[in-house]
Amino acid sequence: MNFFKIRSLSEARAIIHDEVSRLKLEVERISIGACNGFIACENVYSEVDIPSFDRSTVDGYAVKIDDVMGATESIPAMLKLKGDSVMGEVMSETLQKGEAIYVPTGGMLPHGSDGVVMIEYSEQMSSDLILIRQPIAFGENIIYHGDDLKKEQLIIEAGKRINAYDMGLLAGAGINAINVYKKIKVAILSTGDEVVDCHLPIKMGQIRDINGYALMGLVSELGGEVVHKAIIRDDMNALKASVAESLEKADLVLLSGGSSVGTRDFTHQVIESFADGEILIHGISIKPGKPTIVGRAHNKLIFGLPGHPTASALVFEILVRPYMESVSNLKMKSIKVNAQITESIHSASGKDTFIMVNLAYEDNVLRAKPILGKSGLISLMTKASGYIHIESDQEGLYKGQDVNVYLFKRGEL
Ligand SMILES: Nc1nc2c(c(=O)[nH]1)N[C@H]1C(S)=C(S)[C@@H](COP(=O)(O)OP(=O)(O)OC[C@H]3O[C@@H](n4cnc5c(N)ncnc54)[C@H](O)[C@@H]3O)O[C@H]1N2
Ligand code: MOO
Repeated sequence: MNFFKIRSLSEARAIIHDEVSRLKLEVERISIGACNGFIACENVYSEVDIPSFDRSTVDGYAVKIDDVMGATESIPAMLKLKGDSVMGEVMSETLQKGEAIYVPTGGMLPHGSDGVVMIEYSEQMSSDLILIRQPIAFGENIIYHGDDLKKEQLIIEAGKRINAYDMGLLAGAGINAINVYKKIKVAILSTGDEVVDCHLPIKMGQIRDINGYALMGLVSELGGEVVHKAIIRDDMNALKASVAESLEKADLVLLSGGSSVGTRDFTHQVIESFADGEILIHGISIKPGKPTIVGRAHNKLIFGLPGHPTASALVFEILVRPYMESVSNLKMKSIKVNAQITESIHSASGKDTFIMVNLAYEDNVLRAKPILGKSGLISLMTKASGYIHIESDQEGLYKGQDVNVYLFKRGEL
């Protein structure tokens, strides 16, 4: 078998980016109760002001602020009580000078009022007389129409991953369905004679399928749908059959293990065995993750991720994630924070090196503590807040140096 034609990280990223346009996600209309986690494929604007009327935020009396200016406990303002605003109903009265109208929390304000005094600062003297014992400022305790959302304002931008609050705002605007991209369908194949699913008994020398489940989590975090998951033994025919099945069911195939050049590493051969199979990348000058394979068959990308769990997860972060984000036009940003590295780190020049770090404040300074260990350990990932990227032309980092930490937590535009 050929050894790797090693690519630089930037070459690899460019090759993968060129593949993005091959995958066109279909669009579907989905009710807002079911849209959490989907990615909006078009801008959604409000057709109304929310709220559509001026409303009180407290139980109290709608007044003209000039009428209660200077009111105190001992010298209250005396106002004529003109009536009540009723929840859910139109209030058509106009408040005149020297008048007050009772408004419950959320009730519609009368025209002409410019503040609401809370009920506890009032005393009703008779059916039409009220004392107010506190002054208020202009607009106090009022939500004006359009404060939450104005007519024609953007509610959801195309490429936004819809979250719970978006669902609430859409509902508030009376929008009950929106157009989203269908989820990217992903197949996850864990290869290796030694790999056993987590519910089965395990023998000495075997290991559990860590990568399959970690990748499932990463895919669903990104709004993808795992349509097929399997563990495949190191056998060329079994792997070919499983990849063929995956290409039928999914838009994207993720394999873990078998990416290196050992006698039982078949990923490369399997991709090439399809009539239209093509290896785009085999080997990237990154650490961890050097033996990564990227290929294509049936017009779909196949990522052969390294078997070592941290290498597989990291390669997902730096290559698969950007691919999935671009395909669905997802406007997500990797959040990076600046921190001081707590120890010197050597890195091999000529390779882009990724180090997991844990963030903590020490003496009010954010410090990044490297989590050192072999890439075969998944616990490196669970302990880490994020990673630092030492570029290929850097020799390493010295203790106390400022570094960018890319957080595993994502933000959205
Ligand atoms: N001669 C060379 N050997 C290796 C090189 C190299 O450049 N030359 N690269 C090393 C690096 S770096 C990595 S990473 C691994 C990648 O190996 P493979 O992708 O071929 O993966 P396997 O050999 O199948 O497995 C490696 C390791 O990971 C464990 N593994 C595999 N799948 C899973 C899973 N689903 N869950 C948990 N752990 C898994 C497997 O048992 C092995 O221990 O190659 C090096 N070798
Ligand atoms: O990808 Mo390998 O884990 O660099 O060790």
